[in-house]
Amino acid sequence: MPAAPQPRQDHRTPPVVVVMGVSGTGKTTIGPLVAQALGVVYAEGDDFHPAANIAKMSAGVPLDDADRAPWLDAIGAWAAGRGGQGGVVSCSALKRAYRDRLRAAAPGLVFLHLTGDRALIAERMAARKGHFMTSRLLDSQFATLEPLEADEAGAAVDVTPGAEVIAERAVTALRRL
Ligand SMILES: Nc1ncnc2c1ncn2[C@@H]1O[C@H](COP(=O)(O)OP(=O)(O)OP(=O)(O)O)[C@@H](O)[C@H]1O
Ligand SMILES: O=C(O)[C@H](O)[C@@H](O)[C@H](O)[C@H](O)CO
Repeated sequence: MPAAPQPRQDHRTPPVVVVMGVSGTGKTTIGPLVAQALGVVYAEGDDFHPAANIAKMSAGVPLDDADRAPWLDAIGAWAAGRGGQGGVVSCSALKRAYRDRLRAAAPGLVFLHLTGDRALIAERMAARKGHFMTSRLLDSQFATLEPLEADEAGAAVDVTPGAEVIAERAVTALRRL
């Protein structure tokens, strides 16, 4: 049986939250709402990518583990710096190994997995304007995705409803951790 997730050590301090999930699932939309509700700052995970990663994704080529390593380390460093103050950062964090890497940098991190049906997310991505990531990469995003395991502190919220409802459910779930 998998180990139970470690409870957050001190509920008097605000959490540091990684909003995870495949591209187009709503991390950039929901993350700031959750941060506002928790009274903490929000950081956009895409801003931590090296330029080469953005170029690769813009060309429709999926990132590999080596591409993601410096990006995860930059996000991990940001998260470590928020310890005690709290924060929310978006990061697809698709694989368990990526989340382990983030937790190694910032122990106590919690994850909010935004989950959704592939067809719904593809539709939203197709309607999104001016973003480097296209729905061409969605198959590889879903193929790479490893959902949260039982021993990982976090919660999953479905993204079918409107953003305000998702954020409210997310905050309720995070407060229970
Ligand atoms: N709950 C929602 N209802 C309707 N549309 C939504 C919802 N959440 C997000 N969207 C829309 O779906 C698109 C994708 O959302 P968003 O950019 O927040 O996803 P993301 O996970 O940050 O994507 P990426 O990882 O590619 O940056 C946007 O156009 C956004 O406005
Ligand atoms: O891990 C990855 O494949 C990528 O980093 C993407 O998920 C992007 O960061 C982002 O989600 C697109 O805007």
